[in-house]
Amino acid sequence: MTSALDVTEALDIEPPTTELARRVSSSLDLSTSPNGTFHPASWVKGGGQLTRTSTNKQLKPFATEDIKILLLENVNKTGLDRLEAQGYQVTFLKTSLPEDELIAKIRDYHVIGIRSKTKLTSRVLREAKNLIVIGCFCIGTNQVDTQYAAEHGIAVFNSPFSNSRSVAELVIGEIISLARQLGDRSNEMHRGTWNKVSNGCWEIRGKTLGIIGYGHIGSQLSVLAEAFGMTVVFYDTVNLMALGTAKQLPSLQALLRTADFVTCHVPELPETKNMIGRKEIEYMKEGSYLINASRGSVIEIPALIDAMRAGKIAGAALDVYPAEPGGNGDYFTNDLNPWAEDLRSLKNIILTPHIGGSTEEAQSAIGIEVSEALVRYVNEGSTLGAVNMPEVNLRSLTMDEANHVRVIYIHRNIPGVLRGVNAILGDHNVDKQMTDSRGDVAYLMADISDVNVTLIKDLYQRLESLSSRIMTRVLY
Ligand SMILES: NC(=O)c1ccc[n+]([C@@H]2O[C@H](COP(=O)([O-])OP(=O)(O)OC[C@H]3O[C@@H](n4cnc5c(N)ncnc54)[C@H](O)[C@@H]3O)[C@@H](O)[C@H]2O)c1
Ligand SMILES: O=C(O)[C@H](O)COP(=O)(O)O
Repeated sequence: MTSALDVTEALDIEPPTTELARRVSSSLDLSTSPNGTFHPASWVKGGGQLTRTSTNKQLKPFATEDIKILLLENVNKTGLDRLEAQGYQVTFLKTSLPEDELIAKIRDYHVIGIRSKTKLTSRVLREAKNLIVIGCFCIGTNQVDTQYAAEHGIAVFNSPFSNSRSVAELVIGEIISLARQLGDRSNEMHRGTWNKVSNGCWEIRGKTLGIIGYGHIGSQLSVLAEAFGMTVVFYDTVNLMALGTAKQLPSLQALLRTADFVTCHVPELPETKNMIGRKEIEYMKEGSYLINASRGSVIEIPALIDAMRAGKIAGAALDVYPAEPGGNGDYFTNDLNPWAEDLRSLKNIILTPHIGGSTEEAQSAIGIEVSEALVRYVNEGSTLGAVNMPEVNLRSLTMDEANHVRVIYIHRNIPGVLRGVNAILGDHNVDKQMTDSRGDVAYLMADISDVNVTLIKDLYQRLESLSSRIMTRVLY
C-alpha cells in the first residue's frame, strides 16, 4: 500500500506554495499546472492517513491537515466544527474582506467559505492560485463569478433552501406589521407618545398577496399567507405548480394591478435589476405595500421613496440594499446610500439589515449542509449540489481499495476529449468512471486500481498535458 508520504518521498519535488505542496509537489513540473500554478490538493495520495473510520470502511484521503480554509462572514459554528474535525487548517473571520485584502489573502487557501457580502469577482479569483472550491453559506450565489470559477476548475456550492422558512416567516411578520403600522406605533411609544389610531390600519385576512418569484421562499410564503386567510397570486418566469389555492398570473403587470401586498423573491440577475421601478409602481394599487427581502438591486429605491411620499405606497419593508457593508456598525451614511436620509424620514417603512436568513435554525442548518458539501468535494471530488459544475459522484473508496486512486479531470467541453483521456486511463485498470458536462465545462471522475507511485505520476502528467485540461486532481 502506498501513502502520500511515500509518494512525496519518491518524487523529486519542486518549490512549493504551501506546506502541502512542499510535501507532495517536488517532482512535478509546475509549468504544466493550470494557469502555471500548482493546486496542492490536486494530487496528493494517501498522506499516510489511510485509517478506518469507526462507522464505515471509508478511506481518509491525503493529508487533510494540509488543506487551508478561509471562512469569512461569521459562518455558523456547525460549519467551522465540521471542517476542523477533518483536520483542515481553518482561518475564521467574523466579517467579509474588501477586494484588495481578499486578493492579498486568497492565494494561500484551497477552500473559501463566504456568505452574501464577499464578492468573489474574476479579479479576485484570478489571484486564487490554490483555490479548488467555494462554499456560499447562504442561498444566493450572485456574489460569485460562478462562470469564471467553473472555467478555472473551481466548484461552487451553496445551501439552496435552509433559510427559506426563516425568510418566509420574516415576510409574514412584515405584512402584519405594515398593515397595522406597528413600526410607527412602537417608535412613538419609545418617544413617549400615545397615539391610538385605527385609520389606515387593516387585518390581512381577505387581502391579496402578490409574490414575485415562486421558488423556495415564495412558495413557502404562499402556504403561510393562505393560513392567515390571504388570497395568493404569483408571477414567475417558469410555469409552476401553485400550492393551496394560489394562482399564477401571466404577467408582472397583472400581479401589480391585483395585489394589496407585493413581495419580491427573485434572484439577482440582469433581468431582475430594477424590476420594480417607477413604471411598475404606477401599476400598483393605491395604498398598497411593497416588500423586498431578495436582493437590493431588485427595487429602484428613489422610485419607492417618491411613491411613499405621494401616498401611493402605504408602507414598505426592505431587508436588502444596493450597497451593504461587510460587517456590523454604521451603515446608513450618504457615502454608501445617497438616499439614506430620505428613506429614514418615511412613515411606515421597516428597514432591517439583511436578516431574512439570520435565525439560529437556518444558520446551523446551512453550516452543516455547506461544510459537508465542501468535505465531500475536497476529500472525494463529489460535485453533488454544485451550482456551476455538472453533478458527478462515485461511491467512497473503502479500506479494501487502498491501492486505488480517484482521478478527477476537469476539462473544456469540446469534441474528442474522452478519446484522449481514455487512451491514458485505458493503460490502467479503471474500476469505475463517470463523466458529465455543464455548458463549457466537463467533469470526469474515475477510480483506478492497482496503482503505484510511478503510475500515479504518469497518469497525472499525461492528463495535465492534454490541451482540454482545466484541472487534474488525484485523490487517495
Ligand atoms: N434576505 C435574505 O436574507 C435572503 C435569504 C435567502 C434568499 N434571499 C434571496 O432570495 C432569492 C430567492 O430565494 P429562493 O430560495 O426562493 O430562490 P429560488 O431560486 O428557489 O426561487 C427564485 C424564483 O424566482 C424566479 N424568477 C427568476 N427570475 C425571474 C423573473 N425575472 N421574474 C419572475 N420570476 C423570476 C425563478 O423562476 C424561481 O422560481 C435568492 O436568490 C436570494 O437572493 C434573501
Ligand atoms: O442568500 C442568502 O441566503 C441570504 O441573502 C442571506 O445571506 P447572509 O447569509 O449573508 O445573511
